[in-house]
Amino acid sequence: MAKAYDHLFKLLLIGDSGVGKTCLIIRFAEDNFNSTHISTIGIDFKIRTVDIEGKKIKLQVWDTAGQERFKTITTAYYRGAMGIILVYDITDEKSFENIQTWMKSIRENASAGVGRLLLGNKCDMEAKRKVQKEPADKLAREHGIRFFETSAKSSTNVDEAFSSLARDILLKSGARRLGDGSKVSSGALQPYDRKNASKCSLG
Ligand SMILES: Nc1nc2c(ncn2[C@@H]2O[C@H](COP(=O)(O)OP(=O)(O)OP(=O)(O)O)[C@@H](O)[C@H]2O)c(=O)[nH]1
Repeated sequence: MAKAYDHLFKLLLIGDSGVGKTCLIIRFAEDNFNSTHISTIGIDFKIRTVDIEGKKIKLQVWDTAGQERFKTITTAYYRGAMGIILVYDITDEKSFENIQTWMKSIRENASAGVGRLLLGNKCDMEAKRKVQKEPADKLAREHGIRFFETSAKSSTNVDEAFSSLARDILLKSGARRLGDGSKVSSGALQPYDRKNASKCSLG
C-alpha cells in the first residue's frame, strides 16, 4: 500500500497560558473553535496532513501547557521538534514581553537550528489590542524568523502560519540534502535566515 504521506514534521507550540495555543491547534486540525479556556495539562498533540510543493506533509502538532508548573515536562519535548511556534496574545502585553523568555527556553532546550515562527494571536480583538505590530515585527526580524498575526476564532492566518513553517522546514531539509547528499528527516536543521514576512487581514 502507498504511504499516506511523504514527510512527517513535528511542530511544538509554546507561549504563556491563555494566549490560545490549544485553540490555534484545534482550528488548524479540526477547523473548530471553543471560547472556554481549559488549561492544557502537560502536553497533547493533534495531526493534520497538508499539501506543500506537491508533497504530502503530515504535521504532528504538539500543544504544551503554558503554566510554569509544567515546564519540566514541556521542555523535554523541545528536542524532538523540527519547528517551534511561539505564541503571544495581542491583547496581553506581558505575554509579548515573555516571548524573550520563551526564546531563551528554545536556545536551552531545542535542537540547534530548529525552525521558529512568531504568532500574535487574537487579532480579531482589535479594540483590546495592547501589542502593536511594529515591535513584534522588529523582534521577529532580529531573530530572523517569520511573524503572523492570527485569530483562532476568525480563522485568520492560521493555515498560512502552519503551512509557512512546514514549507520552511521542507525547503531547509531539501537544501541540506543537496548540500551533503544525505537525507534529513528529523531534528538537525539549519538556522533560518530568510526575509521575515507578516500580515494580518484584520490589521
Ligand atoms: N477572541 C479570541 N479568543 C481566543 C482566540 N484564541 C483563543 N482564544 C480564547 O483564549 C482562551 C485561552 O485559549 P487556549 O487555547 O485554551 O489557551 P492556551 O494558550 O492553550 O492556554 P494553556 O493551555 O493554559 O497554556 C480561551 O477562552 C479561548 O477561547 C482568538 O483567536 N480570539
